[in-house]
Amino acid sequence: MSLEEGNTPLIKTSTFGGNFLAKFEGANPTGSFKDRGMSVAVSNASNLGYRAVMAASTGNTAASAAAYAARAGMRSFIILPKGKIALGKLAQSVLYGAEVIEVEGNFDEGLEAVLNVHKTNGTVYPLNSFNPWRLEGQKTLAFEVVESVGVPDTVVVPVGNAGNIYAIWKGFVELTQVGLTERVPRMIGVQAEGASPIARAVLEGREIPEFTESPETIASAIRIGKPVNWPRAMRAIRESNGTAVVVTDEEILLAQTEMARREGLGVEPASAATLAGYVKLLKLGVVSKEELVVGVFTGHSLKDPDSMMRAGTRRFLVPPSEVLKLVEGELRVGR
Ligand SMILES: Cc1ncc(COP(=O)(O)O)c(/C=C/C(=O)C(=O)O)c1O
Repeated sequence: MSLEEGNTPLIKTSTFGGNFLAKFEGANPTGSFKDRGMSVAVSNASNLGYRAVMAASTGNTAASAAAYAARAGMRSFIILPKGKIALGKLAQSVLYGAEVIEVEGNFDEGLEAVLNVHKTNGTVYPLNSFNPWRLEGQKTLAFEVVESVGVPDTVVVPVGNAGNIYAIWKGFVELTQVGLTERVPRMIGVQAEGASPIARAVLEGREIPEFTESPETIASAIRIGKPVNWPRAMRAIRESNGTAVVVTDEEILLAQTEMARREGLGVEPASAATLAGYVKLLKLGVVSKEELVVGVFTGHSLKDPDSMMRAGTRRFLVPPSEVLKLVEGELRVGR
């Protein structure tokens, strides 16, 4: 079950000071990296004869699950934390015809509900990223990066439920195992300050993260306090000699605007965390300007119109006859 996902652009940036390439996952069919894994997982569900799938989500998993379920002629049950989903992602789930179940609570509680249905009912195929087929699809990003530029020194990935950083690392490891490459890049995870159990554990040298009961961040996609894949993510970071970095909501929103206005790339807040993280890693000297760094930009800006409007810009309301005067006036004052 494919929508021609993957093969996303790897775009050179020139305004952030280093050798920084943007892997633009917003170019996937539903606008996020989730499509890579959904194609594989929904294909597997179909092969096994399932007629319905389900997923708890902060939005992008929902949109992608709904699309690939539709592609496969299956029903999809999406469990969302009520009122906490970016409009674009909710709208996609509605358009693709998912059965949208909003729960009073956060993503982590929604995921508990999915696990409960899976254990007791068994006829609805679970698509969250504890499902290994999701990660088998998501690892293909590593293959594409190597095809384009070889093995980078470092890969920066925003971390929520923590499947993606592990999947990408797995892809790089498998390339060494078959002898196509000689090494694996450092994996660096970025988390938002109010939802950073893994990053804090890595930075404080703890093996086990302390879960965040009430995660909070403007980057709603990574507003996750109990990452289901935390052991896998910690392993990927440890075994690649990587690390983690924590960024504030303010740094995320600034990065979102900077990426759009200086490079022309529109990414949603959780995705902009990658740039916020890279800038901070340069400042901290964890990453050098010389090394080749690939930033994974995980979701398109269209997913979250509210965050785009928050960026603000110069807006005018004039009669058509006044446009010339306005433009000439603006040209005189400069931007
Ligand atoms: C744009 C964006 N960037 C980064 C992440 C974090 O990836 P993981 O660390 O693999 O979870 C997500 C995750 C979203 C969901 O978990 C969901 O949609 O339910 C995302 O949508």
